[in-house]
Amino acid sequence: MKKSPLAMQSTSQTQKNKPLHEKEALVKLLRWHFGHAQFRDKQLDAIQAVLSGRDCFCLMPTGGGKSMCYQIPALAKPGIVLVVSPLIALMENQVIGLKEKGIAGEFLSSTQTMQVKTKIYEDLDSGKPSLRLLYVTPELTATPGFMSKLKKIHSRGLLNLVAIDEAHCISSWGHDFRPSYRKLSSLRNYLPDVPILALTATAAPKVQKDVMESLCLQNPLVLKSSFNRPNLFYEVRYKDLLDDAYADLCSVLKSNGDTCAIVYCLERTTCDELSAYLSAGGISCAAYHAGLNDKARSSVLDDWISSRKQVVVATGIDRKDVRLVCHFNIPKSMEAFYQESGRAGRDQLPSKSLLYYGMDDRRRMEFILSKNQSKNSQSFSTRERKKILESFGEQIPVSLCKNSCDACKHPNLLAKYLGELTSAVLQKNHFSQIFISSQDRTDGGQYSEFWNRDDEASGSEEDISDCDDGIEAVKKVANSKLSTKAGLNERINFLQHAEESYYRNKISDKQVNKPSKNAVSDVLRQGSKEKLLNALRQAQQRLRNLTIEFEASAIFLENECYNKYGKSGKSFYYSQVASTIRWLSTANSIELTNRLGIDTDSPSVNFISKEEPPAAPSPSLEQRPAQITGKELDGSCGSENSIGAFQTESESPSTSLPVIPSFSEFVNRRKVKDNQPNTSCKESPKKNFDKRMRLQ
Ligand SMILES: Nc1ncnc2c1ncn2[C@@H]1O[C@H](COP(=O)(O)OP(=O)(O)OP(=O)(O)O)[C@@H](O)[C@H]1O
Ligand SMILES: [Mg+2]
Repeated sequence: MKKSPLAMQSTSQTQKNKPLHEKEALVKLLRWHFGHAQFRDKQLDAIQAVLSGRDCFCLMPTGGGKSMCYQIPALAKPGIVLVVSPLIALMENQVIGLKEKGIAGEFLSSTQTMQVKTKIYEDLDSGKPSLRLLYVTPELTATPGFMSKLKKIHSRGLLNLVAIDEAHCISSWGHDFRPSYRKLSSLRNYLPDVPILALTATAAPKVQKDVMESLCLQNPLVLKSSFNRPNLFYEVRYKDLLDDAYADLCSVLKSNGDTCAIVYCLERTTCDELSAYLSAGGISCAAYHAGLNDKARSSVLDDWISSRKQVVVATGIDRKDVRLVCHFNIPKSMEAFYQESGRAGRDQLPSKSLLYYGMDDRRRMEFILSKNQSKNSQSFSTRERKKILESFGEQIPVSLCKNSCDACKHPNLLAKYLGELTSAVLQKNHFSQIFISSQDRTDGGQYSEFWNRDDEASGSEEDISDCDDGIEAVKKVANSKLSTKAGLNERINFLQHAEESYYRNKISDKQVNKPSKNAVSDVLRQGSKEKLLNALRQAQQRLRNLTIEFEASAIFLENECYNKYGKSGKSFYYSQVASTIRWLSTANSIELTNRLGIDTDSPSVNFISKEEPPAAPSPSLEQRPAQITGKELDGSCGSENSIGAFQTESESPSTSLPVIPSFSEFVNRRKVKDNQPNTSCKESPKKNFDKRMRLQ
């Protein structure tokens, strides 16, 4: 039933001289339409700002009530509010909720029938639209056709506000970057005097800044609320300590009774499998993800919203009375964890967030907990709430938690689990060194050629939670058997694919100026140099007839790796270092001396063949490692000066050194070699270069 706009009319009749954005009038609207007694926290400030025509950036936690900041303005004035939202499911939910309250809301998306769309457009063109809130996708907003419709509505004075929900999607720094969101930057040009309200629960300062700049907000009112969710209890369960994580989840859900729950998984296949398992276990449950057709999605959403189903196993969904959010895999990032776990208890009632933490998941997704945490079990026990809030830049006292997480509530039990987990991890700690030769395994497991999330192409056109192809690939690699040749090949293929995707995606990254979050630090370079040093010493023992200036050679080789992949990020830099170490373990003396710039006939001072006395350096080698002075050698390999000297030289066209292959090149050569054992398999560096250029 449609509620009359009584509150607005009565306000304007009884308080003729008071502007519509007076607190009293707005509270009346809140009570009349939504039944809430008072505004929360920053809601009123945001509403008053946009009603007075000012831009506003509103940072509130999940469930904080951001929607109200544009829903009330939509009711306070004739005309419409345009809401840009990234998820069709979210738009659908909100529109259903508004209609239940008698508020005229609609959404436009590819899932709507032509009939519905036509009706909406007719209403917009009518000159006196009955619509109050129109939800649209960013893709549609940016089309010229829709923009000109908006201009028309605006020219009649009927466009009151543009609200950008989940505004962090505009930032390539954010965890849910959507390329189509960037097109929203043209809104300001098209509609210069319509206030823009940007809403997000993502608090990273650089994301906030990026959002405000990208949307060209002018002197915006910036509102920030605390991110603490006092009604959420945080708990972590350690998959490695469970006999069967599926069975454990099933019993958790059963012990929670018939309450509404979401189980988040990273992959659609896990959603399907888990949902089938839980259903078989007697739980009222369905899978929900972008792999389902529209009809199936709608039907699951309907069943869940209307409580016909209690549990959804999803990649992204929302309902306000969710009592339990369970992450069956470690989420993509701390922001994703916060947002998704925040779907629990949006009605402010006590609710629970449960994270299943598995070491294999962690190896696949190294972000939610920092690297140190796997090595230092103490840091696992940091209070979840404190850890989450601190990652959003909020400094809070430990006492704020008030036993609302497992770490505070059961510290002894947690310590016991962590002890068990540490020994379990030590027993199976073999995974991250698959391409490091056996002699390098003494390095404490710090380095891996494994996939890094930052190398994934970001952004999905359809749904912020549904871009899981890369993760599928990661899963395949993680599940492949290291011990078999086939398993190893699978991983090699995957890494090659990852590298090729990287080059393919490089252009789009450039277009959005995506900076590397995956930078190669000086400390890391120093570590690599040590490993190369070690490999050089072993090569020298193996070959016996060489005396190598170890330090200079290690710096030289590390510098080559850095020049080649340092700017591309850790993953490929690691690959290159590992490649070099592999190469060092098999190279013969001639290859080694060529590689290091020593002509065996006229060896340099620093690379001395035992069989021949040292001679003066050849002029062509003057800038090679032989030139490094003792002073330079004392310094770190990461120091600007020594690196600078090498960079110039290693790029010099006058030297014709054998090229250490990139990962793809290495794999390609291997493949050719496997297929044609009797023919030369070496691709020319030119061909490889061309190939890489083609991939770009
Ligand atoms: N002033 C209020 N008083 C009481 N309840 C409120 C108030 N404002 C909003 N709510 C309720 O809070 C819940 C969450 O609101 P909303 O969906 O707008 O949150 P949100 O900040 O958009 O969260 P998310 O980041 O998850 O999208 C809803 O059930 C809404 O009705
Ligand atoms: Mg919201």
